[in-house]
Amino acid sequence: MPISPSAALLPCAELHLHIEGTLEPELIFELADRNGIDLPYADLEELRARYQFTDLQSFLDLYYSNMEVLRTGADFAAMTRAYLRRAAAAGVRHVEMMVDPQAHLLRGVPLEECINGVAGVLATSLEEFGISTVLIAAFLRDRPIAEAEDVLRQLLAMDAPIAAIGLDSAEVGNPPEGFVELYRMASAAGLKCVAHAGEEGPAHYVEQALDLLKADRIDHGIRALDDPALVARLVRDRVPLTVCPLSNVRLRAVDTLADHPLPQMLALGLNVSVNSDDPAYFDGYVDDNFAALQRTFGFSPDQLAELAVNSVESSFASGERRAELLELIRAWRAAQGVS
Ligand code: HPA
Ligand SMILES: [Zn+2]
Repeated sequence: MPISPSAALLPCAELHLHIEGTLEPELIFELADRNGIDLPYADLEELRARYQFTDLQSFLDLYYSNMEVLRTGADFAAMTRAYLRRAAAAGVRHVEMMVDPQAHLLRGVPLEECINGVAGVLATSLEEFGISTVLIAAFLRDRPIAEAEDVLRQLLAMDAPIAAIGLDSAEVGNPPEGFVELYRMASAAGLKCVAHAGEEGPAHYVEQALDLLKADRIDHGIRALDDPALVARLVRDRVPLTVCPLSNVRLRAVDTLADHPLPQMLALGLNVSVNSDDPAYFDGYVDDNFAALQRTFGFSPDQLAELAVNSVESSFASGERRAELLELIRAWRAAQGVS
């Protein structure tokens, strides 16, 4: 059944989004120019030619290299505004955005430039773009554990407007178990906890993130399918898994979208949502992810709405905002002719 054009505007929450992964090539050149930075690429075409990835690390190398152009609060603000404009056109009505403050601090960019640059734009995003927001400070699992703890202390001391912490970067060989104290500190400070687990790493990293870090949500989690007992637990506890289909294809966690386990995950009763991860690098914002899923699997409007409802119910939005978002999805379903 062909999907109607309005399906592209399925209202949803985006729960797995790295703001630095929204840095489009054009903006990379603009910010490099503004900051007098010599890029190792002659032009856009040469940069775009680098967007061929073999695994997570091959992407991370380019991601960290490109973020060199972010120097001032104004740069972070420009990136955030560009994402929100595009996300609004994709149907996103609530976003829980990760930022990597540790990566910027390591480059000599003060935490204030990064955090205030992003948060200054988020403060008015509901009025400006119709998108409510939550900011998540993510920590780099392939850096020393004490460094992450020090950055969290600094964020807490400056009363940074973050609602949660996350764990990202190179997963294999960097299990959640090292970060127990970081998560304990965050939880004691009243922050929510999410963690990447089971993107490239094994199912037991997902278990560790739940048991040791007390994660409220798992970013990716697709490798959990290797362990039926873990799947049963995730279903029973309705643990949210923020799945990123186009990211998984581009980073070769799956061979092709047709091989992606999302339909199986839905059939198993897992609480999955659809997210873009690093949309500037993976050819797709949330609407592109939904459209690709619809094309590949022929998802019905009912299934698409279920994914959107999961995203809202798995969010850290207030009860009032969730009710508004669920009402938008209900109206979308009605417009699709689904009761
Ligand atoms: O897709 C990702 N995975 C892990 N770490 C990341 N940091 C930015 N994007 C990613
Ligand atoms: Zn991610």
